[in-house]
Amino acid sequence: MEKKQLMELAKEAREHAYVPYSQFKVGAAVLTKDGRTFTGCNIENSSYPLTNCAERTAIFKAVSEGATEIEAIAVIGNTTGPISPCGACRQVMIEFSDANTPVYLTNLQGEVEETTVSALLPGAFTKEDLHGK
Ligand SMILES: O=c1ccn([C@H]2C[C@H](O)[C@@H](CO)O2)c(=O)[nH]1
Ligand SMILES: [Zn+2]
Repeated sequence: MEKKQLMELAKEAREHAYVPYSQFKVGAAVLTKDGRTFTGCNIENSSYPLTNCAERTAIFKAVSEGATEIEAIAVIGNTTGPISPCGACRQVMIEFSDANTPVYLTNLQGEVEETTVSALLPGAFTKEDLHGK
């Protein structure tokens, strides 16, 4: 699975976005270490804060199907530059990734920013911080 293919899956998933409030469609695709792919879109709600972002939809689909180790993530939106995931999604990405897991951020113009999960959320709180629990 290439970077380009993962971004294409994210683009297709974007078409399923349920966005009656923002009209801002986002798509995501996750490649997991077992070779499977999972896609997601943003899903809004009339109770606005209940909205689920595309990234978390894709990750939660993977985890709920038994795939908890992410190999790569792609995200796409109709943004000026490459899309920037929200803080909640960055934290959820870290839970199921390695520090160097690649994240491909893109937009409809085809601009791509290739980054990593740890670069997106430096100093994140992780399960390693749960000592003394
Ligand atoms: O990376 C992002 C940024 C925003 N959104 C969604 C949340 C909401 O439905 C809409 C506007 O913020 O876009 C995502 O799904 N992913
Ligand atoms: Zn988010």
